[in-house]
Order: sequence, then structure tokens, then C-alpha cells
Amino acid sequence: MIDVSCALIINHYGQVLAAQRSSVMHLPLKWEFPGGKVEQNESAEDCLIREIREELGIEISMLKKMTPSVYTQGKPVIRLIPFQCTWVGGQISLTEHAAFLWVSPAALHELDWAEADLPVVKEYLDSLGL
Ligand SMILES: Nc1nc2c([nH]c(=O)n2[C@H]2C[C@H](O)[C@@H](COP(=O)(O)OP(=O)(O)OP(=O)(O)O)O2)c(=O)[nH]1
Repeated sequence: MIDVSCALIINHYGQVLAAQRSSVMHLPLKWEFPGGKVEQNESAEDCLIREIREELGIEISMLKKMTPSVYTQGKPVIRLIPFQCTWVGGQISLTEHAAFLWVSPAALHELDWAEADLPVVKEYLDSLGL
């Protein structure tokens, strides 16, 4: 099983950043929360700060850890570790993804999410009473 940290980056309007995997990545064109694999001797939080710098070029601050979800259908099995975050600096510039969107919570269900992200979307909507 590999640990993957991911970020629900929430802006001042309450919108959440969704990132679309590129056509050359595994799970092409699926939407996900940006992040990546936790390296050896790295915390999930440090991984996320590093990955968001690499993939989006911005600085984030952690707000809250959410419930990890384990996705067993793929290989390797993935444990997705989500964090709610705020954007604290820098300008978004994509290095790996095809696109990004700021999505209002009510519209999150409209995107074609990677399977492992669906429980994360649900937990976030539940926490808002949606
Ligand atoms: N980053 C991220 N990965 C996800 C999500 N949902 C999901 O199933 N995954 C999967 C896709 C990939 O198989 C794996 C993460 O790999 P990755 O390729 O994005 O991470 P990485 O940048 O560390 O990988 P690498 O290219 O450096 O090896 O987790 C998600 O919301 N965010």
C-alpha cells in the first residue's frame, strides 16, 4: 500500500481546487485533489507542502486532516490522506495537470473524480451539511 497525501485547497469564496490529471498520467483526465506519494521518512503534511509547491507553485497552510480512504481496486493499493488547506502565497502555475478549477461545494459531484477521491468529496460535503 502506498500513502498519497492530497489537498482540498479552499479559497475565500468557499470554493475548492480540483485538478485534472493529464492525458499522459495514470487515470488520465480524471479529477483529483492535487498531491502525491509520501516519501520515506516524510510526514504526510510535509509531503503535501512539497507536492503542492511542485505541482501548483503555491504555498499552503494546513487547516484540518480528514479521514484517509483506502482504494483497493487499483495496483498498488492507495491510502489517500486528505487535508483541508488554505492558499497562503504564490500564483498557480500547473506543472503536471491538464487543468484546474475552483469548484463550489454544490458542484463537486459534477466532476469525473478518481474513485479514491469520492469518499473525500462525500466527507467534505457531509461536513458542510450538503
Ligand atoms: N495526487 C493524487 N493522487 C491520487 C488521487 N486520487 C488517486 O487515486 N490518486 C492516485 C493516482 C496515482 O496512482 C497516485 C498518486 O500518484 P501521483 O503520480 O499523483 O504522485 P507523485 O507525483 O508522487 O508520483 P511520481 O510521478 O512522483 O511517482 O494516487 C488524488 O486525489 N490525488
